[in-house]
Amino acid sequence: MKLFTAEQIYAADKSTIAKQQITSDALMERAAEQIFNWIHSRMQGAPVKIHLFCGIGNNGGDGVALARHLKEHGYNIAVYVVNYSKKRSKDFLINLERLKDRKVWPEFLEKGSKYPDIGRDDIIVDAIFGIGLNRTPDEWVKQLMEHLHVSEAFILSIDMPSGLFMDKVAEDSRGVVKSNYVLSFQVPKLVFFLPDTGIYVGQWEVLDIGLDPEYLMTTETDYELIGKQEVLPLYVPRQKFSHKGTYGHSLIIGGSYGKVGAAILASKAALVSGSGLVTAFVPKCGYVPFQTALPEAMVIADRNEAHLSNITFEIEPNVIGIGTGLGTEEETIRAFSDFLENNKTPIVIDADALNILSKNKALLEKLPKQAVLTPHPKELERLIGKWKDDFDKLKKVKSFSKKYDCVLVVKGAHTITVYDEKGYVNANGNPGMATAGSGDVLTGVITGLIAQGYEPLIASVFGVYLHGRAGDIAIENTGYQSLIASTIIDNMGRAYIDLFEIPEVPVPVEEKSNSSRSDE
Ligand SMILES: NC(=O)C1=CN([C@@H]2O[C@H](COP(=O)(O)OP(=O)(O)OC[C@H]3O[C@@H](n4cnc5c(N)ncnc54)[C@H](O)[C@@H]3O)[C@@H](O)[C@H]2O)[C@@H](O)CC1
Ligand SMILES: [K+]
Repeated sequence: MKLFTAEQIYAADKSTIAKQQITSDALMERAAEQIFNWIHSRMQGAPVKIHLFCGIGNNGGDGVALARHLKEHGYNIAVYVVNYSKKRSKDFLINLERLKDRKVWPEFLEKGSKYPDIGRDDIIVDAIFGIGLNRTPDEWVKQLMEHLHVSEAFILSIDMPSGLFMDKVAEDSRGVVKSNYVLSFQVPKLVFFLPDTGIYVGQWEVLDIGLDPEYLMTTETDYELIGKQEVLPLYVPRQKFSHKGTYGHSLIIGGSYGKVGAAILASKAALVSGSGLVTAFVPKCGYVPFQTALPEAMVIADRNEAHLSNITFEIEPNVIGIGTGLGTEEETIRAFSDFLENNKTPIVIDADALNILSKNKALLEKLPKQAVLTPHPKELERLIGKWKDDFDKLKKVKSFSKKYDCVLVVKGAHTITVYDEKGYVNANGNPGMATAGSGDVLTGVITGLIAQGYEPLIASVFGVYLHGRAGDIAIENTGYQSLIASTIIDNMGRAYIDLFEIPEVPVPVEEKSNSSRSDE
């Protein structure tokens, strides 16, 4: 799913109005009806108090239009206009008049107003600001937001949490609504997925308001959200008349005394992602444990006992995954530099290999084309330097990727893969995956996919998805706390199978009993 900028959403809006020959007011009405239907199907007329806080722009207009629908269906509402500016939008005013026609008189809140009492079991509709926010809200609006939070009532935000910018991080967290649920029009927004701004978004859902499909289809975006729909076309089925050689040979280089497990995890992950053959290159101390833990892998031992000292081998792998458990001994650094000097094979670089690159930036020039780098936040900082906020980080990542022609897999709650000026934001995964060895597994999965012939960028995007999906399936049995990296590997098969599973449509009770009778 594409992640559009505010400017693009406004353009989609315009294009919709022109092509579908509707007014902007009609589009707002569509939006309000969608939200109303969402609320009504869940609340079924329950008499819970709903407080609607509406700004004076189109986000506020959505809120006021929603208030009218709620009123018409007998809901218990209170409407407040957050009067932060005199520049009221046309459609806001149209809807304000319609509301007054229904004898609903909103309370106007301004600087110095007393804020309304809100019970913790009430519901707040947050329609103060949408995608049009262009400066920090006034102090009194921030205080109002704090008042909403203190109430502990459930906050439902329209389009986005008020106070969240589309393209930067708010300076003052008091000026952003912490939303329990966001109903986003047509598309989700990039800020829902970034660590600095995603914290304001509890859950989110997209409501289709019928924006011009042609505009949405043909407009290129800088970011894309990756889910099952996006990865399914990437999948390459296995052929009947194939053999293990068809699916490539991965070489995993890593491990050191006490950290051989990392290389084992990466190798096993490469196997379960489908690599035909996997060889591991480890220090001598890793030889026996490797052969015991993973009989499917072949092992080459370095001459050194505890760490790698000379990375040379006779085999010709299709791809090399390097860095997991590698350590940063002087001898290993030298071996890694020598190896890079001569290597032309596609490569996936993780962990200590990234740390070595950070300390010896000249080595970056030696990387083969489209090398995949998989840093976690600390490794990324060592690689690209400190950043001001998530947007600054993404800018730096893009220019780094361009400079060294590498694919950067920026790991996090929503891992973002960056290449060629574009970011692919992974939608799945869970906090249980923040566990030792999870990154080693990802390295192995991406390596294993490249072995099978996937391009490095595709392998990264697909690999991150499969890894996240395996983690999501795994927690059904383990919960967050008890998920370990090996269990992610164990669920890779189910992640693949799940690609082709169609979500079950709930069968109405009556039909169920009929069908069971006919079975008898
Ligand atoms: N294209 C779409 O998807 C549609 C958008 N609609 C709604 O329209 C919203 C965007 O509306 P607007 O462009 O009117 O913008 P907002 O309603 O987000 O903001 C209102 C206006 O306040 C001003 N403003 C910004 N920051 C301020 C601040 N800190 N203090 C005081 N004033 C400030 C700006 O001039 C802005 O236009 C969307 O988020 C959505 O809710 C819907 O009506 C339906 C269609
Ligand atoms: K809002």
